[in-house]
Amino acid sequence: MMVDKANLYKATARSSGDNDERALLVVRDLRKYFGDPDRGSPVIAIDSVNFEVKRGDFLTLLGPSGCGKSTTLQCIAGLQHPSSGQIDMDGEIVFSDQQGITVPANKRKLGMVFQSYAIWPHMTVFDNVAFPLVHGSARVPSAEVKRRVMEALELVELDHLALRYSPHLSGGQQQRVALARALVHQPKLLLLDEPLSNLDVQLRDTMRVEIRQLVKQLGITTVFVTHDQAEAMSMSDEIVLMQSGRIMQKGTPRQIFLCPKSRFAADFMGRSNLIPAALNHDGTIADTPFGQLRCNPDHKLAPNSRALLVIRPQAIVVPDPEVDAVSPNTLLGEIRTLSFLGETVEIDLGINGHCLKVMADPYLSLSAGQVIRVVLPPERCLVVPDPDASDRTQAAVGLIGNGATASRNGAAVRETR
Ligand SMILES: Nc1ncnc2c1ncn2[C@@H]1O[C@H](COP(=O)(O)OP(=O)(O)OP(=O)(O)O)[C@@H](O)[C@H]1O
Repeated sequence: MMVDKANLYKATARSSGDNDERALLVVRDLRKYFGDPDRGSPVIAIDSVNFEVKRGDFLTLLGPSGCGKSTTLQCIAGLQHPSSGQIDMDGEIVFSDQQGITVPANKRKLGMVFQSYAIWPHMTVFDNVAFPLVHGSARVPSAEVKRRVMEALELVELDHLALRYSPHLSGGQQQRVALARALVHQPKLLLLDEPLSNLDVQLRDTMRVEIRQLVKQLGITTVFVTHDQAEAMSMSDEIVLMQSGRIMQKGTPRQIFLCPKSRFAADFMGRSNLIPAALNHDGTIADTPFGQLRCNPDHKLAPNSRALLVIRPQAIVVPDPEVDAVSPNTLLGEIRTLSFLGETVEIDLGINGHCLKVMADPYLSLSAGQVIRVVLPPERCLVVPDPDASDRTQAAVGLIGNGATASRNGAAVRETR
């Protein structure tokens, strides 16, 4: 384990700010535009980005390629000059366009690991890790350099390879060198830009756990960038989900996975049934292609509006057929296809000519063609705005209140990923 020496390191790195309740990093209204020579108009890489990271927290910027994650991280690091906004680090403004403040990258007391690791091939492991101390703004005595480099290498369990040249290391070892180099000057903030994406799947899984344990034990506040939702969920205290330069949702992994606030969030974080719906007069019942369904009332959509009901396949309950109890949102459907995946059984359930994706308990005895009951617990039927609502005709989904039932025509039930 990489973490055995962490307490020693933490004791050395501890400072008076450790009990400070304020966020360690505050990003306010951050914008970054790039000139686009082809079009003459600017590329909006990030637009009005706001978030905070509490001391010791692990926050992940998550989103698809091009959504602005790396640009945000580079603005925090001081490697990109934001177009406007403010960044505070440990109570100090490091960037403010209003106040004309830009603290250079090497004065920001942070460590950074890049996707490419960016370690020098002509240097030994020791020299790579020593680089920020030897070439930093403060002069560090050589005995101190040696002590701190070896301490950082012990943290990542590479002290025995200190004299090896970096091309003679495995991918995982190179990644650890980059991590040790980021930690060597005991930063308050660690920035990690897709540091695991060059590793094979198994090593990536191991490193996820080790990195999280290490930074947690060291008490280092961390901002991590990834496009991998599983990575984000397994490592983060908080996730900032981005799309097209904007924040779509912030929250714990549980909040974002279980309570997505948009089709994008539902879609990006995992599989969902996305069911076109028309809300009733108080927003608690939705008319859908599966019939009327009670939904989670905790939404901000107007009564009678069109929406999407989001329900995850694993949120759908397949009750014991022997039990007679009738729950709200009970539907009958025929199993069209069934895949036994070991941990779960994936079912495409045909209902009213539409398909509902269900993940069922693998111990249930189920087979294709069988008609089963499923329950969509109302609190798990989340209501989010339907970005395509204006594209559908009123006839596509019947409206509650006039007694119409949901039309089977046009109202496709979208199941994603
Ligand atoms: N130097 C640049 N000049 C012009 N446009 C840029 C520049 N750097 C980034 N962009 C644009 O800004 C947007 C955000 O890019 P960014 O690299 O931050 O995205 P990302 O979410 O980190 O993507 P990825 O996961 O692919 O690295 C993209 O549209 C990108 O093309």
